[in-house]
Amino acid sequence: MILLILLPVAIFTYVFLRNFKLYYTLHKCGLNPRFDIFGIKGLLWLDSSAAHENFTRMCSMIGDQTFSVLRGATPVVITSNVDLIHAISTEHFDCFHSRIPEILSDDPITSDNIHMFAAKGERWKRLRTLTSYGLSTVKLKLLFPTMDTCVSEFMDHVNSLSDGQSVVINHSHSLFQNHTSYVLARCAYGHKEKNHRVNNFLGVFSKAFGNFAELQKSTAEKIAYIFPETKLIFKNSFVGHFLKSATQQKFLDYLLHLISNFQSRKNVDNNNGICCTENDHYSLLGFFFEHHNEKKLIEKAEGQIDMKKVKVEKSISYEEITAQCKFISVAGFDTTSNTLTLLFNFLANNPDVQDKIYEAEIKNQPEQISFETVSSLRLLQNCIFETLRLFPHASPLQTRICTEPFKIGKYQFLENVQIVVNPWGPHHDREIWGNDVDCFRPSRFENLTEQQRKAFMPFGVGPRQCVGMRFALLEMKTTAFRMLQKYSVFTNSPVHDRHGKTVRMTVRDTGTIWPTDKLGLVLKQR
Ligand code: HEM
Repeated sequence: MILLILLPVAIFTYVFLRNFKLYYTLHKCGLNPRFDIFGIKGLLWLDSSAAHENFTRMCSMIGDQTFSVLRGATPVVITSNVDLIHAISTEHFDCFHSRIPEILSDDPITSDNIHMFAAKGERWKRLRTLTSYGLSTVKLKLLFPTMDTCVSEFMDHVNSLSDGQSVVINHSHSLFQNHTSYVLARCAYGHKEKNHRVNNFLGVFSKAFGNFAELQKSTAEKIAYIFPETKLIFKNSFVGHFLKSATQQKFLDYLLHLISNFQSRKNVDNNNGICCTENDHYSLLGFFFEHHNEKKLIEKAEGQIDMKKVKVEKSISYEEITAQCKFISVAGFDTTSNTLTLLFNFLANNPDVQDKIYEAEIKNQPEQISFETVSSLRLLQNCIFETLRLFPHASPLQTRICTEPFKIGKYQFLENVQIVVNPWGPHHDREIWGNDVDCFRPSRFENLTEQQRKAFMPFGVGPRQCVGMRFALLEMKTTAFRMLQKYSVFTNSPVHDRHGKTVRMTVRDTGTIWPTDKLGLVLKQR
C-alpha cells in the first residue's frame, strides 16, 4: 500500500526535477522555453494539424520567432526565423546534418533497414548522393515516357467519367491519390501491370497511412517520450512485433512483393539473354540494383562532420533499398497528390489565372508534350509554387537535430536538441509578401525579391532539401497541363473562399498534412 502511494510520488518528483533542469538549460541557452512541466503540451502540439497556428501564436506572444518546448523529456526548438533556418540547414549543416528520429524507430546508425530520410552523417550522404543521381535531370528524361504514359492513362480514366460535356469529381483528393500512387509504382518500381483503375498500391498504402487524423502518436510512443528510459522495452523485438500495426506490415509486404517481382523479371530477362532493350524503361529500383552491394562500410554518424570532404562510395545494400522504397513511396505519393488537389482547388476558384495559363502555355501545344516543354511551363510552375506557399503541407518533414554544441547568434544549441522548422510562418508573413499575403496570386513568383526567395521553403532548405522536387514538379506539371488542355476547371464544393483559405487539413501518419474536405471539381470540355 505504502509502495502504491510512494511510487507515483517518486515518479512525479523525478519527472518534475528532470524537466525543471531541462527548462533551466533551455532558458540559459536563450531559447525562450515555454513552461509545461510534463511536456504534454509539446507532445500534443507538435503532432497536431494546428501546430503551425500554435507556433505562430506563440511567436507573437513571446515577441521572438524562435522558442522551445519539451516534448515529454525531449527539448525541441521551434523556429520560423528565416535566417536561423538557413544557418541551421545550410551554413552550419555540418553540425545539423541529421533529422529528428521517430522515438521508437530503428537505430539510424546500426540498423540495416534505414532510408535516407532517417539516415545520419556519412550514411545519409552516401544514400543521398546515389538517390540524387537516380533522380537527376538525365534520369528524369529517361523516366518521362513512363510518366507521360501514366498521365495518358489517367486522362483516359477522367474522360471515361464524362457525360459527353462535363465530368463531375466529388473527391478530387482520392482521384489524384490514385494517379500519383500509380505513377510512383511504375516510375520507381518498374511496375509493369497497366491497370490505372484497379490500383492495388493505393489500397495498401492508404490503409497503412491514411487513417490517422489528430494526435497520431501511439500510446507506446507517448510513454517513450515522457519516460525515454522505457524506449528499450518498446524497442524489444518481441514487444515491437505487437506494436507494429498490421496494415503497415501489409504495406511492407506489398513493397517486398514489388521488389521481388522486379528481380524475377530481371532474372528471366538475363537468362533469356535480354538486357537493356528499348522497352526496358528506366526505374529508380533498377538504378538502385545497379549499385547494390553488401559491403560493410564504416561511416561516421555523430558530431560535426565536414560533409563537403566526405568521400562517397556509390553502393547500397538490399535492406537499404527496401527502406528507400518505403520512404519514397510515402514522400512521392502523398505530397504530389496533396499539391495537385490544392492546386486544382485554387485554379477552379481563380478562372482568370486558369485562362492566362491556357492562353499562354497550353492552347498552342500538341497533346503529347516533350520533357523540354514541360520543364519550360513557367506560369503553371508559379501556380504550383503559390499553392505550396499558401499550404506548405510537408512542413512536418522539416526537422533537424544538433549533433555538436553550436552557437548561432543569441541561441546556444546543445547536442541532441531537436529543431522543428515552421515554414508556415515565413510563407504567411505580411512583411515579406505584402498585404495580399493570404491571396492566391501566382504572378508574385515572376519577380521574387531576395527576401521572398529565402523565405519560400516548401521543399525544405539546404543539402537535405527534398531530393524528389524535380520529379514532383515534372509529374504535377504534366498532369495539370493535360487536364487544362482538355478541360476548364470549376469547383462544386462551397467549403472555401476564392483563395481556398478555409480548406480543412489534418496531419497523417505520412508526416504530411492532407486536405480533409472533399474539394469536388467540375471539368467542362473546352
Ligand atoms: C509536392 C511534392 C513534395 C513536397 C512539397 C516535398 C517536401 C519535402 C520536404 C519539406 C522535405 C524535408 C526537407 C528538409 O528537411 O529540408 C522532403 C524531403 C524528402 N523528399 Fe520530398 N516533397 C515532395 C515530393 C517528393 C517526391 C516525389 C519524392 C520522391 C520521388 C520525395 C522524396 C523525398 C526524400 C527522399 C526526402 C529526404 C531528403 C533527405 O533527407 O536528404 N519528395 N520533401
